[in-house]
Amino acid sequence: MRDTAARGGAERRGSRPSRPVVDRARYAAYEAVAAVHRDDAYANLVLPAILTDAGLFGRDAAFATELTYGTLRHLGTLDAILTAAAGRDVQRIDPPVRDALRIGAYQLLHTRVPAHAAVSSTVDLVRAVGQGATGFANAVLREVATHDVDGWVSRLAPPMGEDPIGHLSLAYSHPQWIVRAFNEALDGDLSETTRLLIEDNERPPVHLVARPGLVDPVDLADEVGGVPGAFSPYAVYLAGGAPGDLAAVADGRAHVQDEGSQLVADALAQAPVDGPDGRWLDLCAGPGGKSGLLGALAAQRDARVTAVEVAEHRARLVANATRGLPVTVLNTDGRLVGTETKLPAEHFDRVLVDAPCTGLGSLRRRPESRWRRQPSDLSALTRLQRELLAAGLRAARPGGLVAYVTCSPHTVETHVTVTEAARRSGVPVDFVDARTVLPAGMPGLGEGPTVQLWPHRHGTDAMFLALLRRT
Ligand SMILES: C[S@@+](CC[C@H](N)C(=O)[O-])C[C@H]1O[C@@H](n2cnc3c(N)ncnc32)[C@H](O)[C@@H]1O
Repeated sequence: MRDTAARGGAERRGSRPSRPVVDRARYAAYEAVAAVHRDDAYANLVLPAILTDAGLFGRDAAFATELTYGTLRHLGTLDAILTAAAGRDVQRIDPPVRDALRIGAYQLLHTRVPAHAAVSSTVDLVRAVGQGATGFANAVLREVATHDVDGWVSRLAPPMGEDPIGHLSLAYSHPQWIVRAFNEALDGDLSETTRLLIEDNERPPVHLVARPGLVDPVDLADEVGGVPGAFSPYAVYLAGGAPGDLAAVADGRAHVQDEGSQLVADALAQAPVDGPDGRWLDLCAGPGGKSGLLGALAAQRDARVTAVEVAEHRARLVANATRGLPVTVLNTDGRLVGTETKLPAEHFDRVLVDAPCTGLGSLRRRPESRWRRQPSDLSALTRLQRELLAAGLRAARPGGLVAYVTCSPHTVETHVTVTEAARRSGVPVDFVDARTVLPAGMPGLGEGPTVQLWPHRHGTDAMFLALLRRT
């Protein structure tokens, strides 16, 4: 790791003149973690600018990224350990010192950085940001270093036999309500829940979608040095590097898209319908990932996609993502089916309702989101989900198909929403067994008719899919 001075950030924040030399990668991680906590920033949005500002590339940028994402993912466990090591609630430590200690504790417990380097570099960081707390930081980190992470968990977590949710929450750094929701969606299987929590703390893979009709996935895999995906016929797994630098992504032949998202959009396109099949609707389209895949498939089948998005800036993203494809973007509220002239009822042959949700199925990608989401978010979200699904059911013609999709496995957002929306809408529907339109032989799809994908089973985000046919 380069040991160069990271004075710029400290200077901008007006700290004392005799600044210590702080490793730039660690300082960048500190700036990102602090921005997430101080400004409610998103790590994936602030970090790239911080890295560029600091002139960090290659291994240094990768190290700063690991420190940032790792610290945010493991925050719950790190805070419990820091509270014990400091002898006071971590929430009562000055925010800059607290964030520096979190990054130091992450290095001590989850990386190969030697303990003396983790401690001394964090003390330097605290000196730069925390004004006079160096003795305290040194003592706390030396205490943290007295055990490895398993040792701390066995000291601090409630026993698995007595309080499994509390144990898993502390051991794998997820809020208890999320552990409970995952465990319920996994039928109470605690060992599977554990595997899921472990997977959530890993760096997620980058999946590309090879746009049908534009590039063959095997050719794309060769071109980008990746491998074809295990399940989606369009997926390519990227080994590393920045996907934005790839020619295939720049020229629109390929896009970054989780394989689970590809599978659920493709399932809607592949499920058989009797009669006309030229009018497709995507009722919640922004930023346009699934509209893009549906648009490319529609182009091959003489169909046309209407892509609806309520937020203006996201509607623009959909237009960008579907340029050159038979997709019409409508910047309006999807619940207006039947009253908005361009959204007539009983009109569409295939309808996708990829509803706004808690996003608990993609915690790997958004390291801070598990700490931001609250159970109280569910009530407004599930109401919107029900209204959008009811609108999707109204939009489908008799015999037409509706796919309800969430990037959350929370059963309130999945099974409960589907059952309630179908019941309250008064639109007659039958379930189609979604397993029959996913790739043959795909394991771990459960008993149907709905399908729940999982990071630990399929390597995808935890996408839920219900397929309904209007009767
Ligand atoms: C889960 S995202 C959809 C992701 C998208 N299908 C993709 O694959 O890129 C849900 C989207 O629905 C939009 N949305 C929320 N309420 C809506 C409404 N009433 N009508 C239409 N779109 C809505 C949100 O702005 C958000 O862009």
